[in-house]
Amino acid sequence: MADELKVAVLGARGRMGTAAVDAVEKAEGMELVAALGRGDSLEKVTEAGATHVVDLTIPDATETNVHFAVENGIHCVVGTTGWDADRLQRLEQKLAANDDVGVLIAPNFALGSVLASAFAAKAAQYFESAEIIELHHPNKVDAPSGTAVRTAQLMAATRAEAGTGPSPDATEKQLDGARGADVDGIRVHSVRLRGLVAHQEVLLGSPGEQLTFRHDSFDHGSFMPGVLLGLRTVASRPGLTHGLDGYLDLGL
Ligand SMILES: NC(=O)C1=CN([C@@H]2O[C@H](COP(=O)(O)OP(=O)(O)OC[C@H]3O[C@@H](n4cnc5c(N)ncnc54)[C@H](O)[C@@H]3O)[C@@H](O)[C@H]2O)C=CC1
Ligand SMILES: O=C(O)C1=N[C@H](C(=O)O)C[C@H](O)C1
Repeated sequence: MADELKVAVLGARGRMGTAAVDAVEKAEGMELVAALGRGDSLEKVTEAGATHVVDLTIPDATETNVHFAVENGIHCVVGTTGWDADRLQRLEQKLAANDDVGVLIAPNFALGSVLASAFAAKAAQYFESAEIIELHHPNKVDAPSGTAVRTAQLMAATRAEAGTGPSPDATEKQLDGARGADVDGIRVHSVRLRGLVAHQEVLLGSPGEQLTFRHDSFDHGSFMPGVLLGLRTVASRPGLTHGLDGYLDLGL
């Protein structure tokens, strides 16, 4: 029988952390050895003998947490947002010096969201216009969502590769923010509304037609199969994997 994964959850008292603690405790082949909240020392992770960390904290804390785990030979599954290009580059350097460690940075753990983003990225090259609307609960601290940023980056890359031009837009006068944020040339609009959890629409338009990819997470349970898949896979994938699609065979 394979060794049990010894899992430490960081951000354990948050929305995602609470669900992750429950999921790990119920999962076969895993043992929850530490559950850290804000103010807890990272030493608790090593003292508990963790082999795996799940980071579900805040953008300001996640880089320190992940570097600590990598330096200590602990595999990481990261759902926290804020992993921009500079952070990813520093993490690659850290991993180069610890080359048996695996890290998964997953902007979204929900399978439907991963699929919707992959489909949207594939389709975006064929349409004149491409925009994203992401909709979340009002306690979310960052905007746009990490998922929207990643989706826009993937769409922009396929459009650039195919030679698709910029989305047409004749706007000359606007209130600040009226056209959303510009992520690699894709406009991203953020809605914060009580009652919502995590939702995204990718809108693709060409003369006479529109294609929409919409995904809805109605509760935090939607993210847990992806967290567990990440935990079960990450040790066999040394280095950095960006996006849960890296662990799936989407054939796109
Ligand atoms: N990848 C995915 O599928 C998902 C990612 N997220 C992301 O995960 C992160 C957490 O989201 P939520 O759980 O909704 O936030 P939350 O605010 O409910 O939870 C964050 C928790 O982290 C704690 N914390 C802050 N600094 C810490 C530190 N240094 N060590 C340990 N704990 C610390 C906070 O006290 C809080 O309890 C966000 O960046 C969010 O965007 C959220 C949902 C799904
Ligand atoms: O904060 C959230 O809730 C979510 N955060 C992630 C993001 O920013 O994309 C994933 C999901 O959208 C929920």
